[in-house]
Parts: sequence; structure tokens; C-alpha cells
Amino acid sequence: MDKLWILQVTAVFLSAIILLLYKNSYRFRSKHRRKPLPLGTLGWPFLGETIEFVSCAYSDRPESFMDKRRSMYGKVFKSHIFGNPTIVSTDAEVSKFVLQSDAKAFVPSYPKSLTELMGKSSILLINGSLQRRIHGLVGAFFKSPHLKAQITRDMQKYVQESMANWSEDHPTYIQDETKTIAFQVLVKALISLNPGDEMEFLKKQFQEFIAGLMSLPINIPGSTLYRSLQAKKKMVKLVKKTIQARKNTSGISNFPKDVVDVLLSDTSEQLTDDLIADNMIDMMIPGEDSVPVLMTLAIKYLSDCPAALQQLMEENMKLKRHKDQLGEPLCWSDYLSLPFTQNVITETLRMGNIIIGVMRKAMKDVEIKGYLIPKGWCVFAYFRSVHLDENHYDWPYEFNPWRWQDKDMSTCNFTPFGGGQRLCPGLDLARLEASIFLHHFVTQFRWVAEDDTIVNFPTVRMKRRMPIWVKRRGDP
Ligand code: HEM
Repeated sequence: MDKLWILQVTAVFLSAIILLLYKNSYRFRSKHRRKPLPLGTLGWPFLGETIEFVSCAYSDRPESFMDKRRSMYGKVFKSHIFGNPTIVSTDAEVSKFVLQSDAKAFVPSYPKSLTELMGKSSILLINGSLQRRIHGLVGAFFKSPHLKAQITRDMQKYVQESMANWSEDHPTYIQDETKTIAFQVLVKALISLNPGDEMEFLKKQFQEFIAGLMSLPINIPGSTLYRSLQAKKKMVKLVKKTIQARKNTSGISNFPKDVVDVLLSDTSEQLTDDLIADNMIDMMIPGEDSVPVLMTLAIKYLSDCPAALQQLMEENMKLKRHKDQLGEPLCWSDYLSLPFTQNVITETLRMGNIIIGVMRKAMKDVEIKGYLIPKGWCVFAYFRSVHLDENHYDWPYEFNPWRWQDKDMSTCNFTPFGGGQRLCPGLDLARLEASIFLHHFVTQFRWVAEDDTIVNFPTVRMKRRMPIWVKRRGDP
């Protein structure tokens, strides 16, 4: 009996210990249990789902790749594109979290040819305090009223010069015209170079340079990447000549006249001549690409929407007449004060998705909204799906500038310029340039657009460079 009693007590005691251990281990496991990977498939070995992604990207509905997976797996799913296992986010909140994270969690991730061409010290690739320093310096300069006044003067001059040459007898290619204008404006703001032989040389080299940005990562003589790197070397030489001349002569004044001045005035000694030269060239990319595409797409959408064009023209004519009566030229704040013009630009940014999204790489396991993003995986924050989501925008494929009349732009559902740590520092500039171009265009011309289509890959552009037939208006 005694023995039985001892056995019973021991059994109860042991069970209590086992229960306690189990409970503790359960608590430990649930605290440290990894959240699941998002649903989805990694596709074929090595190729993953890249072929399907690219074939959708070339179509007029690049987001169909995402739409199909969204309906099967939800707004965040896993895939394998461009050689990397990737978590694709079409969820505005998840993308916001990724953009706002610092370099301990996510760093930029670009294809190899792109990183080789941009160079290690490009603002698009560096992280931490150096990125924040350059971002801060450049962003503050681009926001300054002083620069905006200069950009307005330059832009007005280049726009007038360009438009004076437009003929009524043959088509004008809007994409080409806007590229020339926006490149000149940005190069002036970056290194104070005026139109002329050196500008022509730079533009020629630059076109060779960007051809390599989306090329195969093969750097042998004759390859696109090789030619592109050679062109970059020539541009670096030209920019370094400017830097040296600036150092030799003026000293840096209190009012920087361009971005070179701004970066040279930094006293941290981290900003070497190589770093400044590399970044000047990378910052020319929006002048040849994003800004002219914004202007061209606005013309495309307006050509297809006569009611919006009429209202835009009336708003701009009113301002022009008012300024003519006062005998004053337009200043930058005049251009930005036109509400409907701004709505046209905002709607163009939403529909055009000039930058479809941004890529990051996870530096550690990160959990967001119940999803796991494993260390080493890429994240593709895909803005296009959010901008075209009918839950955020009624009739999302319709160009409707009026939708912005009482809609808030500063939400995570509208991120054409990215967000967080790397929010585009050139966003004010891009809007200002587009406003000036639209003003002069709609107040001086009527036009008929030839048929053309938007190509979305590898960058957004018009297939036929947006040919239009113009007719000059009489006096307003
Ligand atoms: C329509 C025109 C433009 C669009 C749609 C656009 C879009 C963007 C986006 C989405 C990013 C974020 C990239 C990321 O998070 O990895 C970005 C970054 C950047 N943009 Fe723009 N951009 C435009 C015009 C400009 C202009 C005119 C400049 C002037 C030089 C500029 C300079 C930059 C720079 C320097 C960064 C990198 C910021 C950093 O990483 O700290 N952009 N842009």
C-alpha cells in the first residue's frame, strides 16, 4: 500500500514537472515561432517566374502578373524574379513599412548591370548616414525658392526656344522635345552647364550610358554594358573638370548655384570628387527619363480627354491674361498655384506609374502584418497595383483629374515618388517643370495627336515618341 502511495505521488509529481516544462517550452516556441512565408510559388528552377513577369510587363497591363497572384494568394505573395526569391507587396501598408525601415532591415537592391554603372557611391545604393547626408543636402537645395526661381527662368527660356521651332507642316515628337528641355534644365541645376557643344557632348554620352542600365551584365569590349561604362568615364571626366574649376576659382559662396556647390560646401570630408561626379551623373537620369515621361504622358492623357484639356487651357489662359495685364512674368509660385493643373499632374503620376515600384533586400528576418520576409530575400514594393486598385480609386483606369479635388494626396495609397528615408528629393522640381511645360503648351497651341501607345517596360515611354500636329493659337 505504502509503495503504491509513493508511486502515485511520484507519478503526480513527474506529471506536474512535465506539464510545467511543456508549458514553458510552448510559451518559448510561440514567442519565437516564425511567422509563415506569404503564399505563392517560386516557379521554375533558376528562372523562377521572370518570364511571365516580363511578358506581362511588356503588355499594356503589366499589373496582370500581380492581379492573378493577388486573387490567389492575397496582396502580399512570394515569387522568384530576376534571379532572386522575392516577396511582392501590393499592400500599401506593407510597402510603407518597408520604405520607412532603415538600412538595418532593408537596403536597396538593383540588377547587377545597374549597380556597376551607377557606381558604389551612388545615392541610390549607399546607406546609413552618408545617404541621409546627401539626401538632406540635395533635398534642401531642390526645395529652395532660389533654385525654383532659377529653374523657372531656365525652363521658360528652353521651352520658348523649343516651341518657337515647332512647325505646323510636320509632326512634333513630344517625347523628344521634352527630353531635350528637361535634360538641359537638370544639367544646369546640377553643374551649371549651359546649352552648347559641351551639353551636346554630354547628352550623347548620356544616351549611351542609359542604354546600358537595363543591359545584360556582360562587360566585354563591344557589349552594351562596356560601351555604357566608357560613356560614363567620359562624363565623369567632364564633371570632374567642373568640380576642379569650382575649387580653384570662386570658393563656395553662401548661395550655392548648383548641386556641385552644395556638395562641395559639405565639411565632413566624406564627399570625395569621385562620389560627387558619380552622383551628378546618376541624378541626370530623371532629366532624360522620368520628368520628360511625366510631361509626355500628361499630353497623351489630355489628348484623350477633351473636357480635362478644356479646363486646363482655361485655367492657364486666365493666369496668362492676368499676368499680361500686370506686365509681370510668371514666377514659380504662379505655376504651382493652379489647382486644376496640379490635379492633372497628380492624376498623370497615378495612372502613368513612371516608377512602378522599388526593390529592397532584407538584411534580417522581418515580420510585417503577420508575414515573414526572410533575411536575404528581395522585397518588391509594387506601387502600380495600389495606384490602380478600385478600392482606392473609382474607375481606376479612367483619367480623371477631378477625383483629386477633394482627395488627400499624402496617403500611402499614392506613392509615385516613393516614401520614407528615400522619398524622391526632386519631386517639387518635377511638378514645377511639368507645370511650366503644360502652361506654355496649352496657351500657345491646339493640337491633334497621332495614334500612339504607352510602353511600360523596361521603362515607361511612348512607342512612337508621341507625334502630334500643332496649330498656333492667336492672342489670348
Ligand atoms: C516624375 C519624376 C520623378 C519620379 C516619378 C521620381 C520617382 C522617384 C522614386 C520612386 C524614388 C524612390 C527610389 C527608392 O526608394 O529607391 C526616387 C528617388 C530619387 N529621386 Fe526621383 N523621381 C522623379 C524626379 C526626380 C528629379 C527631377 C530628381 C532630381 C535630380 C530626382 C532625384 C532623385 C534622387 C536623388 C533619388 C534618390 C533618393 C535617395 O535614395 O535618397 N528625382 N525618385
